[in-house]
Amino acid sequence: MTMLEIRKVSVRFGGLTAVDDVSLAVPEGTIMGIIGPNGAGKTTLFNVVAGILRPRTGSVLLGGEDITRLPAHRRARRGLARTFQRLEVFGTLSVRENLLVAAESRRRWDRSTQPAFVADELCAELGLGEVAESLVDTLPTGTQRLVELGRALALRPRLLLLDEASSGLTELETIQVGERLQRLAGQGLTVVLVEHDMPFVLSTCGRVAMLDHGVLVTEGTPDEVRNNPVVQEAYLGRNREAAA
Ligand SMILES: Nc1ncnc2c1ncn2[C@@H]1O[C@H](COP(=O)(O)OP(=O)(O)OP(=O)(O)O)[C@@H](O)[C@H]1O
Repeated sequence: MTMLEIRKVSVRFGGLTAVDDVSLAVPEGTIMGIIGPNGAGKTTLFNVVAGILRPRTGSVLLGGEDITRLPAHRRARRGLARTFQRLEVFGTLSVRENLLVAAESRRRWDRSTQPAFVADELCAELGLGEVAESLVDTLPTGTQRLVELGRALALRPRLLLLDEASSGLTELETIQVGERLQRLAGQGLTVVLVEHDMPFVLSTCGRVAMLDHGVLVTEGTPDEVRNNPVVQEAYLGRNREAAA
């Protein structure tokens, strides 16, 4: 089943076409990475899916339902959760309290949610048990990222959108986040992530899409994308220039 379908989406800012007629289908249980050089349109496309931006044309379907006109906050109850490039956590609350608050918000539309149970389960699942009672502000960035991930997961989403999930993480933490995402995808969660960290994308994602100047240049398995000459030029070519 296709969990997320982006159909012929275009976004313009004045005279600039930031996203140009992009179509993309993400099957359930897939981790899809969106890559591309600076200004390629990744964040813009992400914001269209998250409900922050209305596309000029095209539509977004979640689990087959058209959500193009739903505001961001109404998408959560349809099963969409997101994280932010800048951490969105409550620093003066404990890890467990952060997860409780998020689970409480799910209770607003799903009365069967048991926040305490959800918080404890996520602490265990994300390896946060030992710091459950610590204030989030006192924890390293990597742990705070896991808390943010936990807050998104507390909504029990079908689709998780991650904006630069590996930003600020050590190499080991990045690997651990990648493994956790793969485990969640194995349980059926669909993930779309926007990332600059190519090794993370290539090792974590089942599918990768590359944008350049708002256009979808290619979409395929990490191997297909890694071997695509356009991708190599965009990344390796520019690195070569930078190194020269
Ligand atoms: N609110 C806005 N108003 C005007 N132009 C915008 C706006 N947001 C983005 N743009 C422009 O749209 C284009 C795509 O930007 P976007 O942020 O989506 O790219 P990106 O691939 O996420 O880049 P980066 O990797 O640098 O985050 C860029 O040329 C950007 O300057």
